[in-house]
Amino acid sequence: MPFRPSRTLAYAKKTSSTAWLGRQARDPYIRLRASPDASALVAATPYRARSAFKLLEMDAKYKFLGQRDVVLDLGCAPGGWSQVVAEKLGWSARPPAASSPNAGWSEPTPESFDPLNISDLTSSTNGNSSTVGRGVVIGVDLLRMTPIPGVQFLQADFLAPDTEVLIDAIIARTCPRDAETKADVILCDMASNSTGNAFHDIESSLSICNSVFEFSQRHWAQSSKRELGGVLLIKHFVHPLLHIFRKEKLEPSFKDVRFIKPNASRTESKEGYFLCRGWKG
Ligand SMILES: C[S@@+](CC[C@H](N)C(=O)[O-])C[C@H]1O[C@@H](n2cnc3c(N)ncnc32)[C@H](O)[C@@H]1O
Repeated sequence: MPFRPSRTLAYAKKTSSTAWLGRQARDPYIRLRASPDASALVAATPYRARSAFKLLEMDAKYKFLGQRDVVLDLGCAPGGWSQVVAEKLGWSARPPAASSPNAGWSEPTPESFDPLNISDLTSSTNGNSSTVGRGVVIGVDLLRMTPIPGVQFLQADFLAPDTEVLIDAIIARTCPRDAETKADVILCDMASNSTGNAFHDIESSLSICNSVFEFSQRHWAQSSKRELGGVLLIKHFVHPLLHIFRKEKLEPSFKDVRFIKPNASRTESKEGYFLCRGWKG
């Protein structure tokens, strides 16, 4: 006998999708991407994810991406943040507007991309030499990501023990010649799928934050004093346990730690970001 949802289930599904549609319709960032009245650049060359607007907003205020050469983007797929950072490093990381002379640009397919083929970094610009930037983004995600010029992508579980070795190897081989073989900025927008169980989601956020912090500690442990200091931007779910993490781990290790809730982040979402600047060790 075919499955028929109960009335209650059908009603719940209908109301939740109606709520989702309503939220999408009200979302100014979704509207911006879809609107024909939006600025020509944004409308014609959209970022891959609305989260790009969160990073743009945070960097516009705190300017932590400028003058950096090596940026690690943890949980990078589908690539909105990586596009933003690659552009800051001088790469053309979004397809050009339809009216531009480079409109033939097409995003390379994941199938044509070997994540550890370091020399592929510039070939993913489709031969357009004007797009070559000055630094490099290393993106890591469990999911595949369509290549972005200037972004070296590693498909891996960040929490797996071998991943750190792979990240270090990629940084060592792709770093600009005069840069230290360390990331200047570590970004983490990683989040596991929400289970709907608040306790489990908080535990998972705390575990990601701890892993990323410990990775940063090891990564910067041997690093010589850098003028600008290491920067760590880390997403988390707002909860007293994460506040303790800030007090006990982040604040003793960085000169400046602040909480940011970007306007581009939905108010009903529990997410927030810790921006940590000036790694003290
Ligand atoms: C909110 S999305 C990131 C969006 C991204 N910043 C952008 O602008 O496109 C979170 C990502 O974290 C990734 N993720 C979650 N756990 C991970 C893990 N253990 N290792 C690597 N990536 C992970 C997910 O696959 C997902 O793509």
